[in-house]
Amino acid sequence: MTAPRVLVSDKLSPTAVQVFKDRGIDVDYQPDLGKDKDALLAAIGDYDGLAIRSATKATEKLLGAASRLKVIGRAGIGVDNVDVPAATARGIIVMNTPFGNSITTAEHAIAMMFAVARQIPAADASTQAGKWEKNRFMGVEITGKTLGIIGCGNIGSIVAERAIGLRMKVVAFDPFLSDERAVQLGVDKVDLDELLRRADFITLHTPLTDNTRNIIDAAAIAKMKKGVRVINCARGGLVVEEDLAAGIKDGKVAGAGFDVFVTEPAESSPLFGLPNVVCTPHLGASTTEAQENVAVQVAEQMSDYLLDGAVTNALNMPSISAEEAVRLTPFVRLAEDLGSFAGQLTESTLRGITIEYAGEVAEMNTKALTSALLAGLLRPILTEVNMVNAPVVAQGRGIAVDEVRQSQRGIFETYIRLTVRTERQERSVAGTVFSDGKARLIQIKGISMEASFGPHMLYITNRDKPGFIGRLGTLLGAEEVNIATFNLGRAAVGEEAIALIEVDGPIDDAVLDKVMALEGVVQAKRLRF
Ligand SMILES: NC(=O)c1ccc[n+]([C@@H]2O[C@H](COP(=O)([O-])OP(=O)(O)OC[C@H]3O[C@@H](n4cnc5c(N)ncnc54)[C@H](O)[C@@H]3O)[C@@H](O)[C@H]2O)c1
Ligand SMILES: O=C(O)CC[C@@H](O)C(=O)O
Repeated sequence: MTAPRVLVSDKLSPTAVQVFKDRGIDVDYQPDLGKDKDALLAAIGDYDGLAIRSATKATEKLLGAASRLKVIGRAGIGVDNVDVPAATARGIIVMNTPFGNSITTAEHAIAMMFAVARQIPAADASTQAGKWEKNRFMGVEITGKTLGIIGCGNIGSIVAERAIGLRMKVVAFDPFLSDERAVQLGVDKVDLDELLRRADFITLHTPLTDNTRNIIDAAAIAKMKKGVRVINCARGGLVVEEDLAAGIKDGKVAGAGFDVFVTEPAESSPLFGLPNVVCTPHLGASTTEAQENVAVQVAEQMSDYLLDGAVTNALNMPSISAEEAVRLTPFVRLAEDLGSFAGQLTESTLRGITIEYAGEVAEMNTKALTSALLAGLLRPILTEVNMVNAPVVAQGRGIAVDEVRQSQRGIFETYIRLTVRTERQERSVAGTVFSDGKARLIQIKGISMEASFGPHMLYITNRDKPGFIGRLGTLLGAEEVNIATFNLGRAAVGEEAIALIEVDGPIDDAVLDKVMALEGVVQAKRLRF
C-alpha cells in the first residue's frame, strides 16, 4: 500500500510534521500555500489529508478539486475557515482539537483584563516616548472586584479558576452550566441581566451562534455598571463594536480588551484609537505550548484515520464501521435532527434526557445513534460539539442520559423518542424513517403530526382557537414568506396546538416578532436543520 499523502498548508509546529513522518505518512510541509488560493487549488488533488490552522480556506471550490481528500485536520477549535457541509457532502471528515489551546486562550483573557485595568499598553507607549505621565495612568485593582463570565465552558471555566485565584468574585451566565458545576467551580450562576448589573469586568467565552451574536449591544451596555471593562477573546460578532465604542466615548465603559473582531483581519474597527482599548490580532491561541499541543494532536488524529480508520474529534462523522453504515445512516440523521429540534428549543439548564429506541432501530448500534442525537442536541449551544465527543461533553455537564430499548409499540414499526428534562419543563419529540429513507417527525409533546425536517422552519405553539391558522397564513403571505409545508397538531379541542411550518428562506427578526404578537401564540421559534 502506498503511504497516504498529507499537505500541511499553514504554519504548524515542526513536531507535527515529525509525527506524520514517524507514522509513515508522506507529509508535505508548505506553510505559506494556504495563503495562495490558486497554487493550493492546483495542488490539492494530490493529497489524502490537509492539515491547517486558520489561513487556509477550505472552500467548496477547493474541496471540489480535492479528488482524493479524506480528512481535513484543524489544529485549533474554530472551523469557520472550512465549509463543513461541503466537506460532508464529499465524504471528507473534518476534525479539530477542542481542548489543546483552552489554557492559553484563558490566560490571554486574564492578560487582557490586567492590561485594561492598568492601561499597560498606553503607559508603555508613553514611557518609551520619553514622557513620564504618572498621573495620567491611574488604574484599578482587580482584587475583590466581580468578574462576569458569559459562557462557562472549557475556556470560561479556566478563566473562572484563575480569577478566583486572583481573589476576584466570579458570576457566570451560561444556560448549560449546571448548579453542581457552578458550585464545583466556585462561581455564582446568574442570569444575564444580573451579571451585567453586578460585574466590574465582563469576559465573553461563548461560541458565535444565533443566540450569542450581538449579545453585548447598546441595551446590554445600558444595564452595566458605570466603569465596567469588557474583554472579548472568543469570537468577533458577540459584541456590537459600534455600541461598545459609544459606551466608551460617553464614559459608561472604562476600557475594553479585544482579541477578535467582526471582520478579520481587522484593518479598522470602531474600537481602534479609543482611550483604554487594548487590541490583539486574534492571538488567543498563540503560544508555543498551545500550538505544539494542537499540532501534535491533529497529526495523531489524522494519522489514526488515514492508517487505521479510527475517528477522533470529527465534526461531521460518528464512529461507525463500514458494514453498519448503509442501514444506520438514515437513523443517524433522524437522531441528530430530533436532538437538534430539542436543543434549539431548550432555553434552561438541561437535567437529563431519555431516548427510547423502539422496533428495528433498537437492534442497531444505538451508541452511535445516541452520540448523533447528543451532538444534535448540544450543537445549538456549544462550540464544535461532534458525534464523537458529545457523550463526554454531556457527562461533563451533568446531563443524565438514559437509553431504553423496546420492541415495537403503536402504529409505527420503528421510532426514536427523545424526552428532554430541563430546569423548567419536560418536552418530548419522536420520529421515524419511512421506506423512502427520509426522516419524519411523528410526535411533539405527545401531539401526533407528520412532518419532514427542512432547512428553514417555524415552530409555533398556540391556544387552539378558530381563525388562528388563517391569521398566521395571512401574516406570512403579507411578509412574503413562502410556505413549503404546513403541519398542525393539537392535544384536544381548545387546548395547546402546534404548528410546524417549513418556509423557503430565512425568517427575519421582524417577522418572528409579528408572529409572536398574533393573538393566541405562546411560543414562536425559528428552527434550522
Ligand atoms: N481567541 C482565540 O484565539 C480563541 C482560541 C480558542 C477558542 N476561542 C473561542 O472561545 C470560545 C469558547 O471556546 P470553548 O472551547 O470554551 O467552548 P465551549 O463549547 O467549551 O464553551 C462555550 C460555552 O458557552 C456556553 N453558551 C452557549 N450559548 C450561550 C449563551 N447564549 N449564553 C451564554 N453561554 C452560552 C455553552 O454552554 C458553553 O459552556 C469559542 O468562541 C471559541 O471559538 C478563541
Ligand atoms: O489558530 C488560531 O490562531 C485560532 C485559534 C482559535 O480561534 C480557535 O478557534 O482555536
